[in-house]
Amino acid sequence: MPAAELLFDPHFLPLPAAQTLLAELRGSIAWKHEPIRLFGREVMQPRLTAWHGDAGASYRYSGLQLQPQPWTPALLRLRQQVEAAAGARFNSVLLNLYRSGQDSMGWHADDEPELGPEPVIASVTLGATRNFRLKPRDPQHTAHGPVTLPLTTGSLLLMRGPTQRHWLHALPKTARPVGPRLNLTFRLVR
Ligand SMILES: O=C(O)CCC(=O)C(=O)O
Ligand SMILES: [Fe+2]
Repeated sequence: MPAAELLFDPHFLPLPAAQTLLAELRGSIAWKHEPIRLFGREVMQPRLTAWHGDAGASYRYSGLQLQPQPWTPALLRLRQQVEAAAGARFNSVLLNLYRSGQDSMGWHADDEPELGPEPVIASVTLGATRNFRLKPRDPQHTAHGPVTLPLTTGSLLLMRGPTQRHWLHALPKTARPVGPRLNLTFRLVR
């Protein structure tokens, strides 16, 4: 993948730890079902979300101004492990809960100005395996994509360097019967 920097550790968390953390976060996080503005219309996001982080790490996302909830002990513990693996600091985390194969995320880049020019995004997956897709932004480079990366439970995906500038990513729906999947993306908001 030209102009991308991706690192993938399928065994970042041992399976029992991933299972325990999934159950704990599903039950303890105050999940929200939020609208987004799409082409001037309000539509509900096809997933549940939560945003946790340092006070002051507020963030605009898909037309929403998100104020972070405080860190929970489980999220702080995970942040510490992710920071050690990534060799980077994070002050916030966006949580997405895909309840079934009908929940999804459309094509986008994590390129909000408050993330800076070359953000490090650390993505932890818990639960069902879903296909993460990446494609070049430049239509002239479509031969390089889309690339499909099945994100398995306990895995850690790092996106860094020029990735967000040159690539879009998405999590499409699937007709396969799949259980819930929880994804956490750790970010540094400036
Ligand atoms: O669920 C995923 O793997 C992707 C999440 C994502 O792209 C985001 O939160 O910006
Ligand atoms: Fe993203």
